[in-house]
Amino acid sequence: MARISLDHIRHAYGPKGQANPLYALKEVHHDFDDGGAYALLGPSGCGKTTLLNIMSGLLQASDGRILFDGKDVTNLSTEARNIAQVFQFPVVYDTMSVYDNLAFPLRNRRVPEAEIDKRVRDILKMIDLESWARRKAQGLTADQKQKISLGRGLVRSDVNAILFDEPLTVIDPHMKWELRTQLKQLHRQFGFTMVYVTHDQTEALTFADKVVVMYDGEIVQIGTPAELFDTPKHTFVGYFIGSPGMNVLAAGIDGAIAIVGGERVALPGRPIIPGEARTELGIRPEFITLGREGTPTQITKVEDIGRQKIVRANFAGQPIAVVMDEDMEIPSEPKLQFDPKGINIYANSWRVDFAPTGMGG
Ligand SMILES: Nc1ncnc2c1ncn2[C@@H]1O[C@H](COP(=O)(O)OP(=O)(O)OP(=O)(O)O)[C@@H](O)[C@H]1O
Repeated sequence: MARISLDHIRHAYGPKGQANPLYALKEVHHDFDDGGAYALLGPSGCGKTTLLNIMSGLLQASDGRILFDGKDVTNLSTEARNIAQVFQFPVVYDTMSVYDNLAFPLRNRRVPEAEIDKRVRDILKMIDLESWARRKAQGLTADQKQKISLGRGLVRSDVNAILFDEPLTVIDPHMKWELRTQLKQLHRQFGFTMVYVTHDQTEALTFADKVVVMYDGEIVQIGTPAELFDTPKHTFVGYFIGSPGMNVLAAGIDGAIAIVGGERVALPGRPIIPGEARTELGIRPEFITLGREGTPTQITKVEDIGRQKIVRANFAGQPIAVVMDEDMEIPSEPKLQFDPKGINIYANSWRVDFAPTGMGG
């Protein structure tokens, strides 16, 4: 396994040396730790596959270098980088048996047959295809074939990293959960460096120790699921993570007070705003109380989501979502209160810190 360093990587599709290139991947300068389990999360077209293919060597970045354990591999092929990659759709040899498909990467590297047998049997068990081992792959469903692709990605223990590009798209929902859990176990057991591309936040948050959130060709935050939830660095992260996402309200700042429409909201401190900036207040629906105290509101919609309900309302003229327990009553004259510890302030969409207490204000 290896630490993967991306050194000022950028990529624009199209001919090299074009004037004003359009970067599908803006500057990425980051290390992926040896043995880390990462998810690359973001909406369609934000550059996840581009970044993954640059790591594997399927794509040459327009600028920058890539290093494995400090060694420059920028000009090496995927094979020379010693990477296993699992794609969205199955890549299997139809005329080979399931067993031989799994053994293929090991036989290629002349691993002794006894060791191959042990590894292949372990993988067959994991992907639940033991009884299919001797059958040809061509008779299998797309779902089963994808499990073989996944198994082939996992069968070697000597790879520098395993890269997954939305590998569970064709797998049925129940099996998806099971395979994700097994991937996680495997990661704990063998400490592979794993990078997993997905646009599904549940998949990302359950698989990864660290989630890399991408937006419009950029990494906007790298953090644990808790960090992404508590302190989204960019309003996009707040909106993308969580269901419903964070409320983002246009707000003026006056010391330790935010002014939203005509309302004054107490902040946990004095935000440090860099010069002239467009400022916003972010608060997750879980940190808003709807009751008999606070600022009067009008409710526009109530959605039942099982044990909880999502209440759509407005705050000083801006739409807002509140999450309440199913059995909590909505008063006839509803009012909203914000919990200061759940408030983040954004300047030009990026989160700012609060000044340490004692600095005035
Ligand atoms: N071969 C290509 N030639 C030109 N533009 C491309 C090519 N591949 C991707 N792009 C563009 O680069 C941008 C990033 O695409 P990429 O596939 O990396 O995003 P993604 O986040 O993986 O999206 P998805 O989840 O839809 O696969 C998009 O605007 C896409 O249209």
